[in-house]
Amino acid sequence: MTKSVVKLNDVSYFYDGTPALQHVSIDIRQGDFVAIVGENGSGKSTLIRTILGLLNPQQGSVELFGKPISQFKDKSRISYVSQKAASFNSGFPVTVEEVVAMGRYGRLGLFKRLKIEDQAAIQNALETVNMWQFRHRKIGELSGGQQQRVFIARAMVNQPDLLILDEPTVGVDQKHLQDFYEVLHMLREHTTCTFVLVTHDLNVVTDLVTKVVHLDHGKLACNCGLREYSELGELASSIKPYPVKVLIHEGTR
Ligand SMILES: Nc1ncnc2c1ncn2[C@@H]1O[C@H](COP(=O)(O)OP(=O)(O)OP(=O)(O)O)[C@@H](O)[C@H]1O
Repeated sequence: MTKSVVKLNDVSYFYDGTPALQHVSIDIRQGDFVAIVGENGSGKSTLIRTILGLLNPQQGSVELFGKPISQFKDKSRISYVSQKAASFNSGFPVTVEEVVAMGRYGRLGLFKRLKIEDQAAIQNALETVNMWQFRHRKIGELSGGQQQRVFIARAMVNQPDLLILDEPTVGVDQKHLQDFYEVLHMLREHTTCTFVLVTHDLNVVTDLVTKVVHLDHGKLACNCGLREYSELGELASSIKPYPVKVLIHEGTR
């Protein structure tokens, strides 16, 4: 049995007394690729913020890597890419390489010089997302999809065990969407990371997803494998604004 990475036990979260998560129990295990889906306002971001320890649920408990979240200190094992990452304008005076270097600062202390191993980690992360050749370009001069690749590289530069992506393709045009998901495929191939992805584009990642967590008004409507999920026809097609026809690819795990 693989190790537990994230465990929520009967978690409820309330904003000013209004429930956003209700009795949610999930167990994400090492190597999983979990898609979190649900309509707008169903509690996806609240769930992510709870996993990241940014929200403290009023009910239930959260464990990370087998420890109660209050005792979990090794933050570098978890990386997060938010939906607002790709929002730099062209004047922003920071290069691609510097953006990824920022991912090392937590480990380095802000003004320490990069050592050879830091430079190697930055190169490796940028090569993994096929952006090494853009390292000297200003981040704001890149397309939304390219910027997101750089943010993925920044998230991966410390080789985390858990990568959380909150709707990373918001603002990425259709043309670059497939391109972006190819990066996820590459990461899946070249790392042992566990992935949690909030998405409305389940179709594009069906060959990666091992588990679907579907939230409905803060409640767990489904926590199951993709095949089982695809059989819940009405539930699977109720995702808005992009109705999903779940396709099972050859080789789905
Ligand atoms: N800071 C807040 N204060 C009060 N209510 C909030 C707050 N953040 C979220 N909510 C409410 O909690 C519920 C769940 O919101 P959440 O952002 O988790 O949903 P979501 O599924 O991520 O939505 P979306 O797909 O639109 O991003 C919604 O009803 C939302 O209005």
